[in-house]
Amino acid sequence: MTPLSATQKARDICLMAPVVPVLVIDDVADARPLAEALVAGGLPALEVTLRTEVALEAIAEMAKVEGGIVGAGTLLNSADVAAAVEAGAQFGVSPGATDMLLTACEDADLPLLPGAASATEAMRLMERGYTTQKFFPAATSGGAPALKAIGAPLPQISFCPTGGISLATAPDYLALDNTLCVGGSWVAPKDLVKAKAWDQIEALAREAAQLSR
Ligand SMILES: O=C(O)C(=O)C[C@H](O)[C@H](O)COP(=O)(O)O
Repeated sequence: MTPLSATQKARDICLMAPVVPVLVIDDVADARPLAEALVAGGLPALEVTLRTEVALEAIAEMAKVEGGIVGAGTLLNSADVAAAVEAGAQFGVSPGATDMLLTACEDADLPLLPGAASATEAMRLMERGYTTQKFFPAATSGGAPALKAIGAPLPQISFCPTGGISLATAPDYLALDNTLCVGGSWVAPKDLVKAKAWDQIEALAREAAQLSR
């Protein structure tokens, strides 16, 4: 897959809803009902971070949920990419970007939303054809004002800011011309997942899905 078509697909995924839930799954039994709640609430694009032992199994379970599209987050190297594809991930997300990771995703036909936190990082990705990027870590990199400032000289790049974003701060990002959607874990808080409070999670998803952009 060329960087151009990968970035186009990443853009389409980002435009599905204003928020991409960032999920850390500890118990694979939670994967399917959690995905069902988020999709029912109006958030179809889901990112499962490869940070727990059951993450790959969780991706495989979530991929069965109708109406959802499941991606793998925290992709760091080619082994992660191979495992994510094998599990059924339909897109990838990474905190930053290396040439090795980009090549691995291109070779595996996995659309990637690569991370950038500065103008130089964003420009390097753009040089290679990636004009849809994750701005990470968003809040500590200057938040919405920083992303707005990056957008002034680089309007060709669109972002999914992620990291430290909440329901309260999401609108600041979503109001920017260069923001397609935001990523965040707040729609699936650990305590609600642990309590299997799927209705409450669906309600959080619905609230997030109604954010305007
Ligand atoms: O592991 C990755 O690849 C990530 O994408 C990290 C996430 O961006 C943050 O975990 C977002 O979490 P919050 O800041 O709680 O919304």
